[in-house]
Amino acid sequence: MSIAVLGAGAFGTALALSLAREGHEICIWARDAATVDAINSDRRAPRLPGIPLPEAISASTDIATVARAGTLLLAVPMQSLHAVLTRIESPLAGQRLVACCKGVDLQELTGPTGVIAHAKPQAIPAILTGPSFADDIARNLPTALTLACRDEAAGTALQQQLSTGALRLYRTTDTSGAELGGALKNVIAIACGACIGEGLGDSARAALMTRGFAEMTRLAAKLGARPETLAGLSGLGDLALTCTSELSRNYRFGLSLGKHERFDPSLTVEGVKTAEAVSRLAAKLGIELPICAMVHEVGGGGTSVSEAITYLLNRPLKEE
Ligand SMILES: NC(=O)C1=CN([C@@H]2O[C@H](COP(=O)(O)OP(=O)(O)OC[C@H]3O[C@@H](n4cnc5c(N)ncnc54)[C@H](O)[C@@H]3O)[C@@H](O)[C@H]2O)C=CC1
Ligand SMILES: O=C(CO)COP(=O)(O)O
Repeated sequence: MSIAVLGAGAFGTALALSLAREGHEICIWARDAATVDAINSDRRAPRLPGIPLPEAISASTDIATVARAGTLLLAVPMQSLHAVLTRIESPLAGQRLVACCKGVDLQELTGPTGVIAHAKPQAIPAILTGPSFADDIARNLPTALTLACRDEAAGTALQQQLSTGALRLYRTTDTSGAELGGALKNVIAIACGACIGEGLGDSARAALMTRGFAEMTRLAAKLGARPETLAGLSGLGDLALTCTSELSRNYRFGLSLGKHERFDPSLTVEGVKTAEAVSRLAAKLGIELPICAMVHEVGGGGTSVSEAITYLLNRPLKEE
C-alpha cells in the first residue's frame, strides 16, 4: 500500500526521509508552491535545513491526487488538521489516516483521531506519536514511537509498514491515551521551560514534570485511556524528552517566557492552544489541571511566570 504525507514541515519531511530509506516512493502535499519547488527542484525542505532529499521524495500542491495513497501521514499542526481534511473531497473510505500531530483541537475539544473520525468517518484513524525530534529521525538516529489504532489489524499493518531499521514502532489500540500523552506533554514542557528560564532550578522542574504527569494521567483516566499508555513512549517518554531538551520548541517557548525574551512566532508551538483546549475540557469534566491552567494563563499573557508559581505553591496541601 502506498504512503503519502500531508504537510511539508519538519516532521512530515523527516518521516518521508525515513520511509524513503526503506525503499518507499513518498509524495508530500504542501500548501504552497515555493515549498513544492524547493523539494522537487532543489532537493531540500525549508523546515529541515541542511538535509538533502533523495529522488524518492517528491512534492505537490494537488491534495486530491496525493490523498489517494492507502496510508496518509497527517503532519500538519493540530489546529489546522480539520481544515486540511475538509479540503479533500473524497471520503477516504478504508484509507489509513495516521495523525502525526500533537494537541487537542480547540473547536472539537478532541485529539487528532477524533478530528479524523468526525471529518472522514469512513477512514481508519490512527496516530503516530512519542519522543522524537524531526532532526533525529531525518538523520536516521535510533527512535521509538507509539502507533495507536483502534482497529487492531490496521494497527498491525501500519506498524509493519512504518517501522524502519532505525524507527521502532510499538503498537496499541489505546488511541485516546496515546494522543493525550502527546498533547499534554507539550503543555508541561512549556511550564518546565518557564521554570528554568525564570531561574527556579532543576528541583522545581522535576516537581513540575511529576505533578504534570499526574495531570496527564488524571485527564486520561477520566477519558477512558489506559494508565500504561501514559507510562509509555507517547506519555512519559515524550514528557521526559520535551521537558529537558532545548531542541524542543515548546520548552524553548517556556524558556522565553521565563526570561522575558521574544519568541519567533513562525515556529510551531502546539502547547499554547492545547493548554487552552485542555483547560476548557477540564472545566467541562469537573477535574483540576492546575499546571495546564497556569500555562494557559501565562501563555495568554494574563499572568506572569512568578505569579503562576506562587499560585501553584499556595494551593491546599494534599495527599500525593
Ligand atoms: N518537529 C518535530 O520534531 C516533531 C513534530 N511533531 C508534530 O508534528 C506536527 C507538525 O509539526 P512540524 O512539522 O514540526 O511543524 P513545522 O512548523 O515544521 O511545519 C508545519 C507545516 O504545516 C504547514 N501548515 C501549517 N498550517 C497549515 C494549514 N492550515 N494548512 C496546510 N498546511 C499547513 C506549514 O506550511 C508547514 O509546512 C505538530 O503537531 C508537532 O507537534 C511531532 C513529533 C516531532
Ligand atoms: O514532539 C516533539 C518531540 O517528541 C517535538 O517537540 P516540540 O514540538 O516541542 O519541538
